[in-house]
Amino acid sequence: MTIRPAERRPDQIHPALALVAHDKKKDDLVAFAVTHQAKLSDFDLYATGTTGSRILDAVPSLPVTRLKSGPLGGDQQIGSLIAEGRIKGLIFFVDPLTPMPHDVDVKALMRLGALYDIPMALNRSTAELLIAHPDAFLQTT
Ligand SMILES: O=C(CO)COP(=O)(O)O
Repeated sequence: MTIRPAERRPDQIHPALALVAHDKKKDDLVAFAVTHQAKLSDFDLYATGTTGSRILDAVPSLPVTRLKSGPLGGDQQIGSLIAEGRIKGLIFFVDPLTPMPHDVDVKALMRLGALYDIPMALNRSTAELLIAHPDAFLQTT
């Protein structure tokens, strides 16, 4: 499958950022996206399926490419993009209180984020720190 970022102006470089939230954290991530929509619009955004739908419902103008839903392989797709060097940062609002059928995929995604040393925010307070310094996403190799 070819994954293309949402249509953007060809004369600009937009680093790619992945946005993911577990179900009980989706409201938080949508609120984050609404608050920071101006800064987020400078990125090519990739999201797992349901997270992407929720973000686009709230902010239709954001350049979000929706992948598969997390339990159906979306976390793995984002991990693959990280391994290819195409994703420069991950904002993943995890739910630490709910067992997940695809827990191994979640762990694999976090492992690749750590392995490739990309900025990785697993909760809102860290995401706020990262989005306050968007250049951080450009400094990774
Ligand atoms: O399950 C997820 C991440 O592990 C998120 O997937 P959805 O965005 O499709 O709900």
